[in-house]
Amino acid sequence: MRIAIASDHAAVDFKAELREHLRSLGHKVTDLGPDTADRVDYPDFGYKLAQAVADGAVERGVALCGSGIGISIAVNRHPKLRCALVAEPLSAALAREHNDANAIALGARLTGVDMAKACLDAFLTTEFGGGRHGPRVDKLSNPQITDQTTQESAA
Ligand SMILES: O=C(CO)[C@H](O)[C@H](O)[C@H](O)COP(=O)(O)O
Repeated sequence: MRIAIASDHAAVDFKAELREHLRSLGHKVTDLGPDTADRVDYPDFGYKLAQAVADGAVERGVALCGSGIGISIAVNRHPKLRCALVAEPLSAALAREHNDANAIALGARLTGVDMAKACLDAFLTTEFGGGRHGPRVDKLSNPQITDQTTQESAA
């Protein structure tokens, strides 16, 4: 699978470990930076990651910062992105099965590397379940559909 990975300064070493883990599994991984631990702003890298996924340059994104919170917020500003911040593999699998998440976020200061690898493995091997989850996921990128059906069901 083609995967983009990005972080801020707080997750540079974490990113390197996860990037090599993904490559060892045969994935084609593009590292969108940063390359050093010099202080940077996570939105800059989150937006870059979101664009790579939205453009179809990669199928999935991996977003990393100290807590995973800041960069996940940045990625989710893009209407085509569904980025799940997780800390254990069941949530990573559910993000795929129920939410068709196309990006995952992890916190380098909060989640150990082995747990993060397990999260990535679950995220990359779980298929979207479809069915009842399909229309819900569609509503995430089309808020106007939500308005319409909410009004219809209230009537
Ligand atoms: O966005 C975050 C917190 O919600 C991330 O953990 C960042 O990595 C963090 O804010 C960076 O903090 P620093 O003190 O500038 O290293």
